[in-house]
Amino acid sequence: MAATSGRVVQNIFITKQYQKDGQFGKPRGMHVSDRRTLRLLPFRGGKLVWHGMSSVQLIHTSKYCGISVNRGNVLCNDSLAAAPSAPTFSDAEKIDFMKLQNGSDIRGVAVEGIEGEPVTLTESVTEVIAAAFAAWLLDKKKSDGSGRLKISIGHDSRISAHKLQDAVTRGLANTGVDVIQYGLASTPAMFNSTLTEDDSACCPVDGSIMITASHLPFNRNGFKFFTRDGGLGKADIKAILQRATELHKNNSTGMKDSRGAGSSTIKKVDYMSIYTSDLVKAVRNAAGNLDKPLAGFHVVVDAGNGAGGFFAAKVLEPLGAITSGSQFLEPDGLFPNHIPNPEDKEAMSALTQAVLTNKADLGIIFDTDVDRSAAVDSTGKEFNRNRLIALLSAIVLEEHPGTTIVTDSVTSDGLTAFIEGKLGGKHHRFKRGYRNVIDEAIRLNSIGEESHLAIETSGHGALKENHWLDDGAYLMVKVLNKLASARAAGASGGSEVLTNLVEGLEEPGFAMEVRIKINQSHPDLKEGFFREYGEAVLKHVDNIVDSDWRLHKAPVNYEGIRASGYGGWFLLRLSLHDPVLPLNIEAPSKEDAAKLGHLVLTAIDEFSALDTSALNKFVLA
Ligand SMILES: O=P(O)(O)OC[C@H]1O[C@H](O)[C@H](O)[C@@H](O)[C@@H]1O
Repeated sequence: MAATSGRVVQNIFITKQYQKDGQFGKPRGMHVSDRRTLRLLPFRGGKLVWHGMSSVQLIHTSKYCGISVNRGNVLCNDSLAAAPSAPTFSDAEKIDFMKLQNGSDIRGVAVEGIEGEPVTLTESVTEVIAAAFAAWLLDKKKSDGSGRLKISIGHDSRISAHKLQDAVTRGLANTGVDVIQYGLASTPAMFNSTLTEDDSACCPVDGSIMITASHLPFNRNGFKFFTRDGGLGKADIKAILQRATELHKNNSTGMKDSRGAGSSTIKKVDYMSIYTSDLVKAVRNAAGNLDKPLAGFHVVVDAGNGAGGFFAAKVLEPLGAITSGSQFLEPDGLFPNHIPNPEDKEAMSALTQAVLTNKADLGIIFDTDVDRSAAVDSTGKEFNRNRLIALLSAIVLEEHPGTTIVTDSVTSDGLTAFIEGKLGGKHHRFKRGYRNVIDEAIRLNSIGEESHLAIETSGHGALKENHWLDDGAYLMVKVLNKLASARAAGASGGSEVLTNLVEGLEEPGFAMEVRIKINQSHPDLKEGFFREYGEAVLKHVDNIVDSDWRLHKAPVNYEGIRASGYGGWFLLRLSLHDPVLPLNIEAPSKEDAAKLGHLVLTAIDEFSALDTSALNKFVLA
């Protein structure tokens, strides 16, 4: 295909609402009817024009396409080898690269138009970061002596995806590595490309970059990086951003050694077909190699217009499932229907509705880049949060009796009782954060404690058998395996087999989360350091809990303050990323939850930089 990346009209109409009020937390100063907003976005002929091919087009791009690199454009042509252009990073804005770190990801604003949210992830900044990753990888791989480095790039459905893909390509090509573009892809597929053995798809690649900002608002974007050892962690991201800072300062592309010398080749590969055929194989194997083990099952998928729409046509249908009634499968980076996020109530109720309306056996939902998922059974009951963990624990503990299930910190006491009492496993409640739970499970195995599942209430779940990769699609494959193998063994009754697996899980009468904001411009915060302030709040609450006879501190706790009382519990902790103290409460009733909320409210009363209005409202309601 000889097309220029750019100048393609995306299939998004001007009349679509950018985001419904309240979604993503209503952005300040932006609405579809806002003239300034409309001027800032590239509309033409009633449609939104964006630089780059549409995601759908990328999927259908021919398997291989040689591209040569020109600064500012990635051009398809028939030649696979191409000389990168002279690097000029001089237009990179004055930017603090380090501020783009968000835990083990890089995140920033990629689209202008939201008041107070200037673009931080520009094309030039992106080029420098990509070059820094290539240089970091070249350094890391120097010693293994293998051939030229290959790096794959994928993206989710965001409207800035193609612009950033082109910038990443230029940044990588300038360092002399070979670039393979996968187009619309899932985060876990990108990791998989470092493991797949398939020459025709240029795999395994040495490194991989996913362009995504998960479920964040449409104007954000970011990067996740992988090598065959897994996703890069905090320390690696910091090192890459430090390198980017240096490169930017020296106005350089990064290093070229013998592994990165010469001109780059840039290819497009339909890798998602390879990745999805592996998922299909996994379900067939679990059902004794039946070709259509899901024949007759009706499963609806809700991809929320993220990257997960492939699951219906490329996984479920080849397995024989009926997928009619599936919704929001088309990529649309304005997310016009609901946020692609299993933690979002509106998203879950859209899926539930689809299951009930279509009388489906099961509903499946993914987040934007498909590293998270959740499900709904045929009665409309959600497999989400604690129930999702309970379901996966039941499946994994059947395969590995007694194994340790590592979860995040906001899991319920009922879940512990279920895993330990009913399933005979061990529940290790650790910290919030998918990297934290995965790393903890890996650590436990390394010290001799067997663990096969690390999973968060957010819908991130990773299995030892799947290289500890948090893959929302693979998590659902485990669920489908159970359906398919039960069917193969003669069971009938749709998703009942799954519902039965979580029978006995005690669920709280009332559960809530309030996010208490820390005002960063409050004079009590030393130079705006919200962490120090938040930790002081936690220390104070800790002391209060110790002296209050109505509360009992959790004997083992890795994060924040967790205490039980009034038949329930609360956890107050610092957010991983934001100037926020999330407070989770579960109790037999709303009244009991309000009593716990009141104790917390009283305990934090003297901290005037805290915005306690939401908690106050709940307690007084
Ligand atoms: O600490 P919080 O603000 O609640 O955020 C915690 C969450 O942050 C991100 O979304 C991570 O992907 C999750 O793994 C993590 O659980």
